[in-house]
Order: sequence, then C-alpha cells, then structure tokens
Amino acid sequence: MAIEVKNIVKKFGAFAALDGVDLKVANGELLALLGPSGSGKTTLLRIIAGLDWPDSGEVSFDGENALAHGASERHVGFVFQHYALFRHMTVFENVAFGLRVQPRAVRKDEAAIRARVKELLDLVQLDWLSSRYPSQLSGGQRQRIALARALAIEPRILLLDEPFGALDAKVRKELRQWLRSLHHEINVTSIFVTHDQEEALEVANRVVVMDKGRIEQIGTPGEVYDHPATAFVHSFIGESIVLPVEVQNGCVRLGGKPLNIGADGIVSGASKLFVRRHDMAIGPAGSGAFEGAVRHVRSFGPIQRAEVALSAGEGTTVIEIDAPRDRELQPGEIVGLQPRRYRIFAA
Ligand SMILES: Nc1ncnc2c1ncn2[C@@H]1O[C@H](COP(=O)(O)OP(=O)(O)OP(=O)(O)O)[C@@H](O)[C@H]1O
Repeated sequence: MAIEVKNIVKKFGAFAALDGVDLKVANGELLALLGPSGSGKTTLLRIIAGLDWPDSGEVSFDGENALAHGASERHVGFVFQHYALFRHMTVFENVAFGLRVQPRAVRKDEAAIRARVKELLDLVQLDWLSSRYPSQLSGGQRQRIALARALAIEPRILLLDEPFGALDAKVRKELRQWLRSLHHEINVTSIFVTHDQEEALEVANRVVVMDKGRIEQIGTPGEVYDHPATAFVHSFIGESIVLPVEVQNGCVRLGGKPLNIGADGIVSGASKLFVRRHDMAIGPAGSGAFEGAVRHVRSFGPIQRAEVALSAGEGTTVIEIDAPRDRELQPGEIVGLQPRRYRIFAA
C-alpha cells in the first residue's frame, strides 16, 4: 500500500511539532524516519497510524483519504519501543489476540487461528517459545513477538516506533539484519522511527531525515550520507569535521587565512566547511590546502585517529582526523591537510 502525506501541520499549543511535512512512501518500501529527539518523528507516525490527527494537511493510503478513518479501520500494525505484550498471556495467545478480537463476520475459526499463529511464530523464528509468558523472554525475543502480533491481522502498513530502542547494542545489531530480511519476505509497506543513524542507514531502503518538525532530506542511505542536502544532515549523519569559514568573492578563509579550496558555489558570507573525518588527507607540511600541528595520536586496527590543531588567526581549532596507518604520525609534527571531498553551507 502506498502512503502519501501532504503539507501536514500539527501544533501543540503554539509549538509546531510538524511544520508542513510532505512525504510519499511507495508500496513495499521500508522507510526510516531519522532525526534527533523532538524532531517530530513519533508525531508523524501517530498521524499516519490514526492515533493522532493533524491540524491541517492530508494523509492518503493508495489515494484514499485515511483521515476519514480511525486507527482500527486503517489496517495498520504497530510495534512500539516498550513491549506492549499482555503479561498474563502466553506468546501464542499474544499473537492470536488480534485474530480473536476481529469482528465475527471476518473472524477465522479456531483451527485457522492456530495455523496462522504457528505461521507467524515460524516467520519470526520463535515457534519454540509459544507457551512461554513475556516475562520469560529476552528483550529481543519480546520485540520479535510484538512484530508477529502486529502482523497477525495482515496489516496493509507496518509502523514501528523505535522498536529496538530499549535493547542493548549487540541485540539491536542482530535485529536490524533480521528486520531487513523479514521485510524482504513479507514486503509490507513499513515505516520505522529511529534516532540511530546507523540503524536507519543499515535497514531502510530510503531515509527521511527530520529536524524541528520539518523534513531536511529524503534519499537512499547512500544519497543522504554522500550527498547531504543541508548542514544539518551533514552534521547529523556520519562523523564530520566542521570549520567556521568566511567566503569573500569565492575565496574561502579560516580565521582570516585563505584556504586553497573552491567555495562550493557560495559567493560571500559566514559559512561552514564540512569534511568527513576520513575524507581529510594528511600529508607532509606544505602538501595540502592548509596546515596543522599534530597534538595526539591513537592507533587502532587499520586507522590512526589524530588530533590536529589548526592555528587560524586568533584562535586554535582542534579537529580529529581518521588516517590510514601507512605513515605513523608523530605528536608535534606539522602536517598538510587536503579535504578530498567537502561541502560548504552558508551559516
Ligand atoms: N501530546 C503532546 N503535547 C505537547 N507537546 C507534545 C506532545 N507530543 C509531542 N509533543 C512535542 O512535539 C515535539 C515532537 O515530538 P515527537 O515525539 O514527535 O518527537 P520525536 O522526534 O519522536 O522524539 P523522540 O525521538 O524523543 O521520541 C516535541 O517537542 C514534543 O515535546
């Protein structure tokens, strides 16, 4: 099922939690809503689910107005961060619940319900836990059961709000791969909310980056990482070196000193230069667009992370660079720095 959201505004008092959001989700996509705390991700998800209503704007499912229907009529499955399993019911009964409470006209008979629950437990690979109670499961297992339960009613859309938010880092990683392959198998249009960029980039087909109730960029993981559309996206995704620069007639200066690089389309004014840590090449003094003094070096695995001080006019800016270990850097050494790739955005 395709989803279209048009110009959604949602205010809480005078505060706009969503400030004109447009979004199209194609049938079968696995989309991540990524943004810092308070950016409006959950509010958008709740509006799509029918748990909340916008002040203005439109939501449609396959071209049909979804706002005319409440949550129960939208055929949407949810999974939340905090396991919403019923504690007094076994895993089997938790998954069966949605099927048992369906209106009589569409309700399956007992044998069909049992077969469907078995199929869902096989799908999430937890058939062997069917007679346990939620308190006897690990956090990761509970979330997989919550997913099986959400899928029981054959939702047209699956919405997941920080589904792995409460789990430890290792389990989260395992569940990311699991979710991706599960989605591949069931192919239901799915939207998941996360504030974890790695999770969004690893799991989703497309990522929607949000900040302050607005969409900053929509793109594939490769697009948002390699071609960030705004300064916010550049600093939120991946690790960047950010330098406050001044552009004057196309000449880029740091603390008054000219940097030997192009101005990336900016003509004049206070700006910010963004470079990924691994995109800053370090060479001998005099080899790059500007220079710095190595302060501290930590080496691990294939990289060395160097703290380099740039003396720029009045102040000193310290940046961290990831360099390969082909030449070990020494504290005190003066090095030449050359951004291999960078972006400049007006401040
Ligand atoms: N019921 C409410 N009443 C008042 N303000 C609200 C309400 N719900 C959300 N907000 C505000 O709207 C903004 C967006 O909230 P939302 O929960 O959508 O953010 P989020 O991006 O999901 O954040 P998080 O990652 O912390 O869950 C926040 O500033 C929040 O305080």
